[in-house]
Amino acid sequence: MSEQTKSGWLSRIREGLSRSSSRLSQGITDLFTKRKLDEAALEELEEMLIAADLGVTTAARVAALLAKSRFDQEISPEEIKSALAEEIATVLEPVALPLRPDPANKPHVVLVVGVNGSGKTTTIGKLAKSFRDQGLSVTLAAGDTFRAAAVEQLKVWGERTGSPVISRDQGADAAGLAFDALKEAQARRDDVLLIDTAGRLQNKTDLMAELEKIIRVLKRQDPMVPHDVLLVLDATVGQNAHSQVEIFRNITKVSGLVVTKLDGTAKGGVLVALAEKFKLPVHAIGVGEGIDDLRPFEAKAFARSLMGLD
Ligand SMILES: Nc1nc2c(ncn2[C@@H]2O[C@H](COP(=O)(O)OP(=O)(O)OP(=O)(O)O)[C@@H](O)[C@H]2O)c(=O)[nH]1
Repeated sequence: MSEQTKSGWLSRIREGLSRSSSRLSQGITDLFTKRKLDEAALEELEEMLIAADLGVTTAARVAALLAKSRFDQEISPEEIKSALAEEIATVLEPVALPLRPDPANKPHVVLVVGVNGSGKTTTIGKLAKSFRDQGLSVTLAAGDTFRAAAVEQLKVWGERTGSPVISRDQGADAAGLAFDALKEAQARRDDVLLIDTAGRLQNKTDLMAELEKIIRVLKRQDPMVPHDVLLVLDATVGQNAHSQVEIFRNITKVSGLVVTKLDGTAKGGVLVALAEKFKLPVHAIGVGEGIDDLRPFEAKAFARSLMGLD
């Protein structure tokens, strides 16, 4: 990454996370201005971290680690933020893994799942852009056959990124469509096939049955497919993201996460709680609606941005 791209990337993350970081950062500044790191201060800090959606386990652990080295000493807000950012980065480091299509797979098949409106279609568009920029050929499958608008939206992303879109009429069988898309992408020896799916969580049984069917039908063609199952989570739902991971993990083997809408929420800390609890790779984060607003997930930059640090 060039220096210029890197600084643009960092400022975008920082800007995106500003709603999450401003409250936390201000809270820490208020709490630790001329104050010792005593029992009461630690408790307040822990509560603040829980309120910022970092999760009870992470909050307790980072507070305890801080106490170990600095208990009863006067500590500046900046020092607290740096120390917290370091602890958070340690939690995030093992899960910060980009999605890398295996060149041996022609195509590398990525099934994209998630509840309605979580940002699946947009994420697919942005991923297609990033793969195309890497010189890879990409096919998109409009597996959300329930919503005509979803198909249209995917077609727009197909045009923008120069990726063929396989679609059927509204209401068509999603598994059949996925099967045809796989055959076409195989025949073309494409590098990547991204399959969109519907996400009607209000009817879990249907959702489960449909996803299971898509996977079963794909496996009939190639038992190794899908190579990745990407769960897209909307950060604005906060702690609800945990139950979404659990629901989708019961249906299928989720291989990684993309967390979207981090720009529109004060709940960015939820990503840390998810990392600690599920240890699933976080492939990318969404910090806006634009084509370049899907960013590889970088632990240290995310942790420092969350603390409002440069
Ligand atoms: N601010 C912001 N908006 C986003 C982001 N990702 C997606 N969106 C917006 O969220 C809305 C829903 O995104 P979609 O991609 O349509 O979500 P979906 O999961 O495909 O939804 P369905 O098609 O209803 O299943 C759209 O208006 C997107 O532009 C993000 O990272 N930040």
